Amino acid sequence: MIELDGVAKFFGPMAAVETVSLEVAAGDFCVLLGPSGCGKSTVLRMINAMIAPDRGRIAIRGVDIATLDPIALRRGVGYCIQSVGLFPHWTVEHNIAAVPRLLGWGSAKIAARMAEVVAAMQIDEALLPRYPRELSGGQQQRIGVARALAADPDIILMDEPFAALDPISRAALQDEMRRLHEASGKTFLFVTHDINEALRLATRIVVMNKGRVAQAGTPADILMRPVDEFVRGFLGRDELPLRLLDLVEIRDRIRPLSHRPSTTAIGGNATLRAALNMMLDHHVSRLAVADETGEIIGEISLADIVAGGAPQ
Ligand SMILES: Nc1ncnc2c1ncn2[C@@H]1O[C@H](COP(=O)(O)OP(=O)(O)OP(=O)(O)O)[C@@H](O)[C@H]1O
Repeated sequence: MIELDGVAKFFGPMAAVETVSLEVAAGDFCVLLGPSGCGKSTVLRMINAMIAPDRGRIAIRGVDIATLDPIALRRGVGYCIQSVGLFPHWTVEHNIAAVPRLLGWGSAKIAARMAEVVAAMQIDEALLPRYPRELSGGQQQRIGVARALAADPDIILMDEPFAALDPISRAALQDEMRRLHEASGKTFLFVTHDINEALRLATRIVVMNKGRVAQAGTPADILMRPVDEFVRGFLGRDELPLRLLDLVEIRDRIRPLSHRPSTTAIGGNATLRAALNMMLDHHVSRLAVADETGEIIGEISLADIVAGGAPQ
């Protein structure tokens, strides 16, 4: 869906991006992860044709973007950044509808799409007639994401969109993004320097260092087989085993109930890390596992977690 082949970008003599090649498949949630200044935003801005690469080729849906009209390209790609960039003199509703209006959609189509996006992003309708300055930072972020989604693009680029949020709003928006990705099958390319955010969202992670790709793969690949000291260090060397537990749901490790079922239960869709935490809290080494209706469907033991922590 998105391909970069030997892409480089220099600002003066300094390479912000040096020979980056990567491929984002349709339907991926690809996260560009790396420390500040490693070139993540520059990659995203080049894909959105806001700046041109000095070397290499970028293709979207197989078409070299150098051959496309940048404005037409940007209208087909949702883009959302940390500082949001809502138009201050437009109402929330007008902001969300900006791209559909530019595309010349009729008012009935815009209204129908508005209702969908507002519902998907769980935006309170009372906010629609307000102006951006009348919203909290978290509300503005939701509107920024809604605006990026409004024209129903099949590619969505997001540059640290939740960086300025408190942890609770941030987690809520991450959940929203996951749901949206799973429900829509759209292709996401998301920039962050937060490893937990990357693990929560990504189907594929590209770790960058100093303008280059240090490693690309699934979250499990990268956690289990970091290619070098930089990647291992960036992922948090000491926390690697616990991060692996975050990737596996209890239902993947469930076993039939034993003769002495535990009275403490946890949902099957919780992670192995959550199971471990609950065992430590309750001073038990086994938990009953419940399905969505609360019915007990099996159990999990501490040994199951320790022995089989890594995803298969
Ligand atoms: N317009 C510009 N002019 C000059 N230098 C720039 C410009 N844009 C980026 N750079 C430099 O290029 C390098 C990469 O910047 P970039 O914003 O892509 O990094 P990043 O990984 O997204 O960082 P952060 O996480 O801090 O946003 C940095 O050293 C930055 O200072």
